[in-house]
Amino acid sequence: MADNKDIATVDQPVKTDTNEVVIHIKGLKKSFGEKDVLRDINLDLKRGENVVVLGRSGQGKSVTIQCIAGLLTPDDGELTVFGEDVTQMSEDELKQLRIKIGFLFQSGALYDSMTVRENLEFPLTRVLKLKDQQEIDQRVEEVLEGVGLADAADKMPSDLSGGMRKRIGLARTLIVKPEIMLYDEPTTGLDPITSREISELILNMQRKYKTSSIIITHDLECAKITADRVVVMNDGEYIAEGTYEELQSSDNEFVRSFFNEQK
Ligand SMILES: Nc1ncnc2c1ncn2[C@@H]1O[C@H](COP(=O)(O)OP(=O)(O)OP(=O)(O)O)[C@@H](O)[C@H]1O
Repeated sequence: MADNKDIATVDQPVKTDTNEVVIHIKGLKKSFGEKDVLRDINLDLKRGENVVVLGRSGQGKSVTIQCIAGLLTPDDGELTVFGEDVTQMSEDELKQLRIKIGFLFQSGALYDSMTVRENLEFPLTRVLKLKDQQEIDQRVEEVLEGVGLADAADKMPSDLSGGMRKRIGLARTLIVKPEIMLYDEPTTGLDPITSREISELILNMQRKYKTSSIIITHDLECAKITADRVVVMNDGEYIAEGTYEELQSSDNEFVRSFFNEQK
């Protein structure tokens, strides 16, 4: 494929000698009407860690990350990001927080009428309010190199394959250097080879930018590649946690069947 030749090989892991918790969730609950979507979510995300959340459709995985970003308000429970209670933040405080949190949603759309460079400059000038063109150019170049698309700056999104657009979407999120990344099904809709490329890129970006990430996915290969730790969500709770290999051979039949079923 034309767009995979520049993918960097996986770097050596970043040594994080801190156990700093960047996201703390305890007893989180969220209902919509009669429907208890989050019943009791507990999770501590450490700095530099990739946690993958696996679960079937409609389990509340997206609702969890929307709560983290303050886009939804939980009904009960503790939720702190960088030690600050998200549920008590004003709109201004949430805005500041969201600068430190990058999202890659399933649809991660680019602006079709802008070149790749303009798409990448947008968060720098609009969100970070950068004015120094040299710094802007440097950041654009660096992030494009990071996602293996150094030659794509002057292309239009319509000239790119689905996998390339996904990578530019990721570049646009990473260009503001978020400390936390929230990925909502980053490989959905991509073919297996492109999915693998994106998963490897997520891992590389974690190592390069030292971000802490929550990655929601149905894609077991994505989980295997990116996860330091996996949690399995069912019926509004995280029912198991461990490394990919630990969960694959879990004593809990449901957890094991989850892995086996989706092979
Ligand atoms: N704003 C909302 N208002 C009402 N119901 C909602 C809202 N957001 C989510 N839900 C409901 O909460 C449930 C969980 O949704 P969520 O999108 O978190 O699932 P998910 O685990 O991410 O699944 P999928 O993999 O299909 O995206 C669904 O039944 C959904 O309809």
